[in-house]
Amino acid sequence: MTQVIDGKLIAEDVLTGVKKATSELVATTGIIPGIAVVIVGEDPASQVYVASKGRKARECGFHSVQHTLDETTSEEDLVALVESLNADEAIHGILVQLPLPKHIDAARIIQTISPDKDVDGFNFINVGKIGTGEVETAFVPCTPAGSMIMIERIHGRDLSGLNAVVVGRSNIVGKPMANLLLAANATVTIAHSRTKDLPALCRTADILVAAVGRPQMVKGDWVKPGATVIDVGINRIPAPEKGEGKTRLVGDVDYPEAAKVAGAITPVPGGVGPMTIAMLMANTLKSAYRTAGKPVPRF
Ligand SMILES: Nc1nc(=O)c2c([nH]1)NC[C@@H]1CN(c3ccc(C(=O)N[C@@H](CCC(=O)O)C(=O)O)cc3)C=[N+]21
Repeated sequence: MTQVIDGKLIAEDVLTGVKKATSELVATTGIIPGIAVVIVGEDPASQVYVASKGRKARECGFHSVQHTLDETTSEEDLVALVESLNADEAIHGILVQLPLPKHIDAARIIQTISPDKDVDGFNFINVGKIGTGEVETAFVPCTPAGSMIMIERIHGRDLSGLNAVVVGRSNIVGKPMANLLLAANATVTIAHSRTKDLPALCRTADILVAAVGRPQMVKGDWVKPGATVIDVGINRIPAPEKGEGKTRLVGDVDYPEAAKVAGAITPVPGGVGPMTIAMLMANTLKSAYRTAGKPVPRF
C-alpha cells in the first residue's frame, strides 16, 4: 500500500515542539521570538499565505508583525524597511514575500536581510553554509527543510545508498534540496528542462523531488515502484467540474497515477505547503534561541 505522507500532521508535530520551546525560552529569558513578514503589492494568493504565516506565528506564541507595502513602493524604501527590521531587537526573523514587483531588485533585497535573521535561508551566507555542509548553523530554506523532515519519516536520517533525483534547479528549492540530500548521504542528481530523457532519469530515483512549477508534469510511469515522491509544486488550475470559473490546487506530480506506483507520496494540498510554514516558525525560534545564547532545540 502506498503511504500518503501527511504534511498537515507532521507540521502540527513540528509546531507543537516550537510552541513548547517558545514557552521555555520566554519563561527562562523573557525573550519572545519575533517575526516580520513584508509583502509588497496586493497579489491575492500572496495575501493568503502571508495571513496564514501570521496566524501560525501567533499560535506559536511569537510576536508577529506584517508590513504591507504599496505595489509602487521604491526599492530604496524597501531596503530602508529591511534595515530597520535588521536593527529591531524584537525581530528574530525577517521574510520578504517573493516574487517582488519587477521594478525592485529582489536579489538586492534578499542580500540586505541580515544573515542572522534570514529565516528563508536565501542569503549568501546561509546558502554557502548549506553548500559546505554547515547545515546545523545555517538557516535552511523552509520548503527543502520541511521536505527533508518528511523524507526522514520514511527513510530515517541517513540516506546512504539511495538515489535521489531533484527535478528543478531553483535557488529557493531545487539547489538547496539537492545539497541537503547530499549532506544526508544520498546520491543526488539535479534534473531540469534541458535534461535528456527525464522520465528515464526519474525512474532511477528512490527519492523523487518534483519542484518545477508545472502542473502534473511528473507522470506515474516516471516513478520507480516503491519510490518516495515529494511534490513541492503548488499550482492552481481550472476545475470546471467544480463549476464555472472555479479552480483547484495540484502539484507538479500527476498524483492519481503516481500514487499507484509510489511507496510513499506527499499530497497537494496538505503536503509540503504546511511543512514550509512550520519550518518558518522553527527557523524563527532557532534565531531567537541563538540571540539568547541557548542551545537550539532540534525538530
Ligand atoms: N520569501 C518567501 N518565502 C516563502 O516561503 C514563500 C514566498 N516568499 N512566496 C510564496 C511562496 C509560497 N509559499 C507557500 C507556503 C505554504 C503554502 C501552503 O501551506 N499551502 C497549502 C494550501 C493553501 C491553499 O489552499 O492555497 C497546502 O499546500 O496544503 C503554500 C505556499 C511560501 N512562499
